[in-house]
Amino acid sequence: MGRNNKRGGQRLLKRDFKNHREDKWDEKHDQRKPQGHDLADQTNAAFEEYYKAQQIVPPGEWAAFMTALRAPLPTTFRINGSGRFAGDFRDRLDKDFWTEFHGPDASASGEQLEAPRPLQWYPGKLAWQFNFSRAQLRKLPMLETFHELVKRESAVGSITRQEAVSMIPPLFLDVQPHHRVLDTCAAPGSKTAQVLEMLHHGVQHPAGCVVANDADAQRCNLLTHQVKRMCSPALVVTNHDASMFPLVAPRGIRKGEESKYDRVLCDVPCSGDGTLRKSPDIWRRWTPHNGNGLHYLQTRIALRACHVLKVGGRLVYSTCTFNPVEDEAVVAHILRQTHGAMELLDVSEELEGLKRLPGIRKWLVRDRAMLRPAYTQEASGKVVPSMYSVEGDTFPLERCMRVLPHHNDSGGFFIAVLRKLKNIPESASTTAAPAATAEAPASLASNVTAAPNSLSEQDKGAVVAASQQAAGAAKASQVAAVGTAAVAGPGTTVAASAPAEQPAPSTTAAAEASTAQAEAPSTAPAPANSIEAEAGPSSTTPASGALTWGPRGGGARGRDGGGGKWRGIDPVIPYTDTEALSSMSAFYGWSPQMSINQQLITRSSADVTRPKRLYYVSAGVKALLIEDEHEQLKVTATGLKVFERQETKDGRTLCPYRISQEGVPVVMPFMTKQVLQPSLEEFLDLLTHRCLSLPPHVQHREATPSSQANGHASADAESALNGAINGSSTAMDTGDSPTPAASGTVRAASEEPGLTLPPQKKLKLPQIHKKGGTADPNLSDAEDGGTAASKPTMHDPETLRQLPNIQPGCCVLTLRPGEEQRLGMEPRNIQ
Ligand SMILES: C[S@@+](CC[C@H](N)C(=O)[O-])C[C@H]1O[C@@H](n2cnc3c(N)ncnc32)[C@H](O)[C@@H]1O
Repeated sequence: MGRNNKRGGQRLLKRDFKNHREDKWDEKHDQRKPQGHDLADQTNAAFEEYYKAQQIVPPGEWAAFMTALRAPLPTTFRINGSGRFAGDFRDRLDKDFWTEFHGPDASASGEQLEAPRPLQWYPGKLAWQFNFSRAQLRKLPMLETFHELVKRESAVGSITRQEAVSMIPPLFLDVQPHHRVLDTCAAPGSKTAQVLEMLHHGVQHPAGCVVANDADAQRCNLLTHQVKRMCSPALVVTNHDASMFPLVAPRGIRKGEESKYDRVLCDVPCSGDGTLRKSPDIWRRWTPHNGNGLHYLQTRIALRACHVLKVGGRLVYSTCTFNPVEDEAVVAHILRQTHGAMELLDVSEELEGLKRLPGIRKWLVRDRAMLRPAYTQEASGKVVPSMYSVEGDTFPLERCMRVLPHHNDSGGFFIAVLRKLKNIPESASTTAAPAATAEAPASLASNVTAAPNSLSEQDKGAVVAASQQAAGAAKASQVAAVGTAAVAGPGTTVAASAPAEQPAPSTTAAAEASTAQAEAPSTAPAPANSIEAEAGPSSTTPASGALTWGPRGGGARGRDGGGGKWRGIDPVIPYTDTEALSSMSAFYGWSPQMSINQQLITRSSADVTRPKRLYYVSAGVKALLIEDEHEQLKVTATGLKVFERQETKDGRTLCPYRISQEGVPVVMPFMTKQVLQPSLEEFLDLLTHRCLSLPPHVQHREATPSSQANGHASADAESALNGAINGSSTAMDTGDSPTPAASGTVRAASEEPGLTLPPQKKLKLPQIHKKGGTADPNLSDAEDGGTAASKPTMHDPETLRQLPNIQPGCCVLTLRPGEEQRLGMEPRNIQ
């Protein structure tokens, strides 16, 4: 990921995120405890009146619905399906913990314990739920072990805490590795992470990419931080108002022929009453006008999403509210406005086991005076015709889905899955705005400013962006109102101010080809583990390889010091220092023609010649950036950090860049040199002690000064161990220093590991690791009283045979074939 930029004064630091991580396993944020609210607060007469009238709850279920809304939400998490140990972890939960929860310890506790259970509808038993109170977690050692395990696995990215219902929309998106996916309202990013996992499923280097967008710049940073654990080079984070999300096109491409997205997730800002179990403060501030105030923004975002979707592509529209004005009304509006170009899909057979209700065809809208079934001239206040159900509409809105809290013991959610059948007629986005629209922005603004301090993080983000939107929309509606003196009747819809999609005559026929054809990937999925085979995404533009891969955005090209549109945004600058690249190619033994040389970027205009960090972008991301010749996209983050600059005081080094830990999986397949396979014991020794001595005859090789920077000395040893073992490999500094204390050593350079050991194997590590002393791995040599010389020495004959081939500077340490099984891991060749 690119660094956050200090310019613009919006830079967020890691510590700022500490208390806002959605997936942080922190008892202080235990969902079971409604924070600052007692149960008496969990009432709202207007809420009950409104939803009883809407009849969204089946007869006889109202009490169960309300009881569930007032009950704490069970904790749910998702196992990273593209992670190496997904199966191990799932099996441990399924077998070991199940047995423990039904064993003598559990019975002896005298507690009624429900074992963690998989969510029935989530494929592959990869999502789980448990429901223990904090008191139980503290009291029962068995639960403490379980809790520690999930905390640890969460910290290293093997699992992600996510509300069960929030996992649903990405599942309906049906993402394939070659897809170009847009997540229009992505922060804080739990669904983006899920979509990225799907993109990487079974493929190390997917040909597609995920563009995660949010209108709120700070929330873009939060998203970047959250999704960083995924270590994906296929992510681009952008900062746009989704209702005006730009399409990219190289010069010479006509409007309507721009590159579009195979999949679009439209998880719009909403009034959020589906999250009442998690955010009980919503009870206090709920009014029907919250939903009314957001409807206009939602329709604009959804319509733009339809425009940027490819013909044949899938769009998922979702909210966490029960409110039909934000749900069915928006879906009906986009079906109406797109004139048959969008089809609402029947997905009732998908996700077996998920209890859901069909969408409704008739609903009521609350204006200032009363609830009304249809728009009339008398409708007072901040309402627009598109909020209402329309007599005579035949849209199959029952294909939408509403998830109620008592049906799956979850939060509430609304999901609609749509497919684009053909290009959207130009007239679709030029429909006149009804006069009533002029009031909508005001409603938004009042809604936005109503109770900012009581909003959850998610709501705040929605509100901030809605506020920005309101300001913009106010202007737009004033303009619209000038030309629309006549009051619009039912069925007239709010115009999307997003740029119109203008199909070019020459391409219309092709674009309107059968859905099946359009859905077929225009680029075959890349075979797993094959970077060279990695093709660009399913782009519709001319061969993007012919276009320029040049600097873009931010402070690049001396643009007002990064001000204006680029304020706070780092540039994306392809790294093309041929001298440095050829010395890296020679050092690590890869061919200069390899794609890695052509997919590196920096994010700093200040230090283009010798950047501190180099980031790798996937072919799909590169293709997107190249196609964006007009630099429409405001890219706040992209790329996976793979190299860090290293140098000695005297400037002599064989290789200017060492490999970062998260870069190992990307770089290693290219390497024919600087890979060391020590014995398992040495591997573990090194990760434990950070620094091993080399035998005297190796030390006395001709000394070449190299990196002394062990920038990762503070990394937690256990994490280092987990991270390294996970990929069976880790990056190391191979110091051959002029200073005696550090000479003849290799140092582990692990940091922020992506994943972890299979859980049950991890517990056995201390037995495998027989060697080494009692040194505290968290202390530096000086602190723990030792020196490199007091560390264990590499002695295995096979290691010693390999060592002379390792140059000072940096190498990748990897397990020997067969050693993985000693750790109980499935063998995997990451090359
Ligand atoms: C419901 S949250 C999205 C949650 C997210 N999809 C996830 O799963 O983590 C809505 C998001 O929309 C953003 N937002 C609000 N207005 C927007 C707009 N006009 N364009 C893009 N994003 C917007 C908010 O900042 C907020 O982060």
